[in-house]
Amino acid sequence: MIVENQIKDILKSRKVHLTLIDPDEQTPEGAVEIAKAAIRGGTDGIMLGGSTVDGVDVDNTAKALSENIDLPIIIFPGNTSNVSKYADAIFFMSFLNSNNPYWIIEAQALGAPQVKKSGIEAIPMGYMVISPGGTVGWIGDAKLVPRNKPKIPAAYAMAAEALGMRFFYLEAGSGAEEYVSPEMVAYSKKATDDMVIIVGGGIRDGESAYIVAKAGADIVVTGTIVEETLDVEAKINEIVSGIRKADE
Ligand SMILES: CC(C)=CCC/C(C)=C/CC/C(C)=C/CC/C(C)=C/COP(=O)(O)OP(=O)(O)O
Ligand SMILES: O=P(O)(O)OC[C@@H](O)CO
Ligand SMILES: [Mg+2]
Repeated sequence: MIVENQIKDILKSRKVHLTLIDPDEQTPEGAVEIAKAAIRGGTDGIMLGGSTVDGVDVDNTAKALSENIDLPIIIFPGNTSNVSKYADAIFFMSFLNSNNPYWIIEAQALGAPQVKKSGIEAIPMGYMVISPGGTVGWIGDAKLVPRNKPKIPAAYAMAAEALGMRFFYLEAGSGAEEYVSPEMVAYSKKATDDMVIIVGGGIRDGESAYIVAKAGADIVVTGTIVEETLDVEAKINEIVSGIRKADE
């Protein structure tokens, strides 16, 4: 089954957790160990990417993961080089609030032939970076959305849906001090009909995962916390439990 349908199938009964692995931060073998622990902790899939990552690292890590785990591997591209045939899918994303057309449509045009050639599934996604925005806000030349202005990303979410995008990512930036506010998540969710709302950046514990999931996130992403914790399984389990609580 294609990854998008797999995710949407799960969403019929509960919300989804994805673990972001940054190929910059460990060896492919290390990534496999983290992914296995995250799977034991209850994650539903692995996102692979970083805002400054080398394509060779993505490819090697995707290969190692594909040989060792069964869950979907989805590329979260930092640039056109981050395409790998070893992944199952790629979030084919447009950085909607970038000031630079490169991140809105040029990188996608430059990357599209490779995606086609690799045969991996492209999942159309609008990507919206909210203050503080972190490294990705800086690299992507973002016109950062103020944290307390939920109507702005909601309008972008509506536009993205009208353009045919099926996923919409609210990003506070990897390792952000503050995650996206629940009001902002709720506005974007309510403004759209069938959009899968993804929320990430700065989510570190079960409570914050619960708050964004309860507010309307369909998918909660955590990345940095995995790099910082010794017991990945227990940490992911805590976050997944928070998400499950929002399902009740
Ligand atoms: C669809 C294709 C082929 C390319 C799209 C490329 C686009 C639009 C990228 C958006 C801008 C960008 C740099 C996104 C990076 C997203 C990402 C992988 C963030 C997570 O990165 P981390 O590695 O966790 O953060 P640090 O780099 O701060 O560690
Ligand atoms: O690393 P964290 O803060 O979990 O953020 C995850 C993701 O939204 C970053 O692109
Ligand atoms: Mg990182």
